[in-house]
Amino acid sequence: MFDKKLQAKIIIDALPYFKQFNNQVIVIKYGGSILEVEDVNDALFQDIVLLSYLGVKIVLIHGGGPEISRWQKILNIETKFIEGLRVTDSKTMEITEMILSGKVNKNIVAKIQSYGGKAVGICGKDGGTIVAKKKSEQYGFVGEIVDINPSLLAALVNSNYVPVMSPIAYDEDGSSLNINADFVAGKIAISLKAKRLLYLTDVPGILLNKDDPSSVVSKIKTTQIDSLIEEGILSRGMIPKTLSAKEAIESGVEAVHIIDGREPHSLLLEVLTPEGVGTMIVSESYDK
Ligand SMILES: Nc1ncnc2c1ncn2[C@@H]1O[C@H](COP(=O)(O)OP(=O)(O)O)[C@@H](O)[C@H]1O
Ligand SMILES: CC(=O)N[C@@H](CCC(=O)OP(=O)(O)O)C(=O)O
Repeated sequence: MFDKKLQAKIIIDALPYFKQFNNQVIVIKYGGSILEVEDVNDALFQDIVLLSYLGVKIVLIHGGGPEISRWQKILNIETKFIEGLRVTDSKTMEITEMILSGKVNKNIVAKIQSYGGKAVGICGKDGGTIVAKKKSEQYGFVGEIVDINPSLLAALVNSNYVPVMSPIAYDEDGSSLNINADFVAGKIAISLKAKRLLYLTDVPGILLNKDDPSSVVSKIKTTQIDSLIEEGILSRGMIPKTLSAKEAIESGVEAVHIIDGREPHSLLLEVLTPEGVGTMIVSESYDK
């Protein structure tokens, strides 16, 4: 854990580097895998408040997959995934919406506000932010993003609020849809022309060997992602993150970071230091 003096020194040393983020949008995807890490989350929310005070426009997209699975178990509903997406029947959709847009979303809003920030909890339905359709019948109520309308998010960040968004949308019939939060974060980053997209998860970054945390790669290019997936180095939850990262960078986001949300102040270190702490994904031509 950092002491306050060290934290202040890091911030002062980093200010020239940090200036590039002033008034820019940073989209943070907060993974369900780190929802229960109490002490660390406190540091994370302090960092979010600090960055928003410093003039960074933070948008937080959250998941909550493990909490949905926990409730499926309590209610005797089978947990089934196809290619990393939760098969969502009507009962599962009902609890998914209650958990993500209710419990998880409002807890995050309260945390940010308890550290002096201003947050607003919404889901993809609000302001028509996510336009979605059903992916296909075999997935049930799983949504595919058709379009993003960023006007509500833009209005919130421009009024110095931190929007906190759950990945729930609806289709043209008004049925609720469950969307993987990694995909939502990528599309939102593109629509807001975010400078950076950060995935906070339960590993130190992209690992070459999943059993060895020291095998973290500090920088990879978007052109390497497809072969890393084909070779099986990137699997399960890392696939939607890296595919969304690739799409975001190809659509103008400068860089995407995958960092350890369990490490105190990993967010601040990633934004304040050129060397960063996790994996930075950049385009082939990126040379900073
Ligand atoms: N090459 C890799 N490096 C690191 N993690 C990987 C890799 N391939 C697959 N993973 C898995 O991705 C997981 C993170 O994704 P996920 O479980 O969806 O978390 P979150 O809820 O934070 O989105 C890790 O816990 C790890 O099991
Ligand atoms: C369709 C689909 O799979 N939706 C996800 C939504 C939550 C999510 O993305 O949570 P994580 O960030 O914890 O993975 C789910 O039901 O688990």
